[in-house]
Amino acid sequence: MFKVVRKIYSLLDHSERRRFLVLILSMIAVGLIDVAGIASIMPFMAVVSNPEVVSSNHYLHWVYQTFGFSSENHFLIFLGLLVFFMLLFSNAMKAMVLWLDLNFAHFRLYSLSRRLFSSYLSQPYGFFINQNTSILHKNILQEVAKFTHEVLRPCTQIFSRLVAALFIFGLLLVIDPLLALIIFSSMGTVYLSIYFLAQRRLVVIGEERFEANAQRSKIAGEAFGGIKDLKILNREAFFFDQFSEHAHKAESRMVAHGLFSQLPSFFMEVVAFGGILIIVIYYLVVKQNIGQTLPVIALYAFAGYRLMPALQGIFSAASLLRFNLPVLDRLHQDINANPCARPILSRQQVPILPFKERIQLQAVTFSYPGSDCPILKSFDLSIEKNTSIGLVGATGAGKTTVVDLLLGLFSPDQGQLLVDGMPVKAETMAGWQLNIGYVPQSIFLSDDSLANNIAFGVPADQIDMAAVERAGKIANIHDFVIKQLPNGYQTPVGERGVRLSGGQRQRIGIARALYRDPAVLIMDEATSALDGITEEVVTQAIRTLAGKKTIITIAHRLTTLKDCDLIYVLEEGRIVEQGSYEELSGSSNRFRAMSRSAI
Ligand SMILES: Nc1ncnc2c1ncn2[C@@H]1O[C@H](COP(=O)(O)OP(=O)(O)OP(=O)(O)O)[C@@H](O)[C@H]1O
Repeated sequence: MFKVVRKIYSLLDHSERRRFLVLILSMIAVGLIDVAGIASIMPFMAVVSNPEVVSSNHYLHWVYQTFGFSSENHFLIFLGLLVFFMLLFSNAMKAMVLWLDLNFAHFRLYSLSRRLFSSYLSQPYGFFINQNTSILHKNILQEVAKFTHEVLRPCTQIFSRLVAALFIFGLLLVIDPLLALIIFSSMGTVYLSIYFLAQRRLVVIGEERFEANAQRSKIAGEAFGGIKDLKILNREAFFFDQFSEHAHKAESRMVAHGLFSQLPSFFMEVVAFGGILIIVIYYLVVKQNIGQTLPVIALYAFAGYRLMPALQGIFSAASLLRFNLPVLDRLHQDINANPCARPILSRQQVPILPFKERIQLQAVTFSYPGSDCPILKSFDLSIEKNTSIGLVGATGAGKTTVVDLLLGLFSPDQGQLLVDGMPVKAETMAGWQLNIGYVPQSIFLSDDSLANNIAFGVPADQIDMAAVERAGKIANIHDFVIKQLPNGYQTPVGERGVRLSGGQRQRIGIARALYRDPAVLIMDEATSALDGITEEVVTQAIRTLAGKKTIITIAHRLTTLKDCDLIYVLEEGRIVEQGSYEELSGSSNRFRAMSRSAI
């Protein structure tokens, strides 16, 4: 339990911990007021059952005299009103603490989901290739909500109810220690035994729910992500069945937990009723004092009425907490265990890394995270500023890997990335990346306007429309946008650009890479989805950048690389040949074979 509290505590920041303390202190105050409300019922019931107590009881007599009451009925009305206002005050305080409690829980949902999102965003690219992003969505949205409502709130509830229960117990203890101990220990024993008997199982079903929930999120994400293939292959039933199986498992664990957390309350009602019977018999038979019985029974009935939900609340909150321990563990791990994370900085905060002479990969050895087979071994590459180079090679030769290392998406296991002879370190990587415009093999488009997709990640009111159009013209998309789209650059592209053709999507990707007018342009099969004529037009436009930018192009269609200053031929992670297009066409059989097969 101590470990759990420490984990929860570590998920809160300084001001959140302070608020948590305020909440706990308010709960103690409410516990005190509550018990005063319960205690105030005793004199009232004593006077109802035996009006003579006003003169025989020292305290009641003092109040009666001090406030100058003239009849016992008036005094009774006064006591009744006192009880009423105590209850009113106590319930108003409870409502206020509930507000504090809800406020605390819901704003933790806000702050924790932000922190988790930021923690994921700041992870290196390698983190994402070993993750299923649907599960990350689910963690940010569903599991954080589960944490706040089913881990954090149960904690405050356990505390508030424990305080209430202890104060009620204290009150009963003052009135009749033996009976208080019997009641409290019998109720406590029932709850504690059920809890300890079932706690292991609770953790297991909690883990099963967490896993089943992760699986159903993954399946839903994959079904929609691959909807085209799913439709063509008629695989809807496969995904539907898989989703149903995991959804059923997750919900059946919820049912098991829900039932478990409520069952003892039914049993306890019987125990409580039996308790009242015992009290009546105890006072009638053992103490033989019928005059005292009514107020004490009223007190016990009222205390029981408060104590039972308090104990039941502690029990269900504790079992909820136990059931959701996997959620706490996962959030704790994802928010705190984050050694390679890079802080999220806005562009203005990142100084661009000066680039004047050359980019180098020096003696680089690299294997992908989770794999011990190196894709590149002692790999060297040097690219002079403002030259155009091409990377060619059979599929799987390592071209994209080389580019990903130049982009700083991965760090070499050995060797380094140098810019102007200086190693690019983690602190300067973001500054280096500001030099680069990158067109990947498959272009991601957000469900937004063309302009927002080209400027990508720039707030709409800060987009430089002149830069958007300039990039659109080089990417040969400008005429299409102006002539054929109803709202020009403000036309929405649909989710993942579904309203555009593959070639149009690719040209938007090129325009996006050029929007910032970067010093380095890296294109990985950037023109492969274009028809021959459009490809030629785009290649021509990019050619106008030759000598002004450093251009690195991966292409299977080798004619795209005709104007490159230097082409590197890669095979199994090594450079096996290099030269201009003419040189390689003349001297390399391998290059000629690639040329022929790519036409
Ligand atoms: N995330 C990954 N984890 C493990 N191995 C990977 C990963 N990505 C790529 N590889 C492996 O690295 C090797 C080089 O892949 P890379 O994508 O760099 O080749 P490529 O030359 O760009 O191929 P293509 O022309 O098909 O894009 C391949 O053998 C591939 O299986």
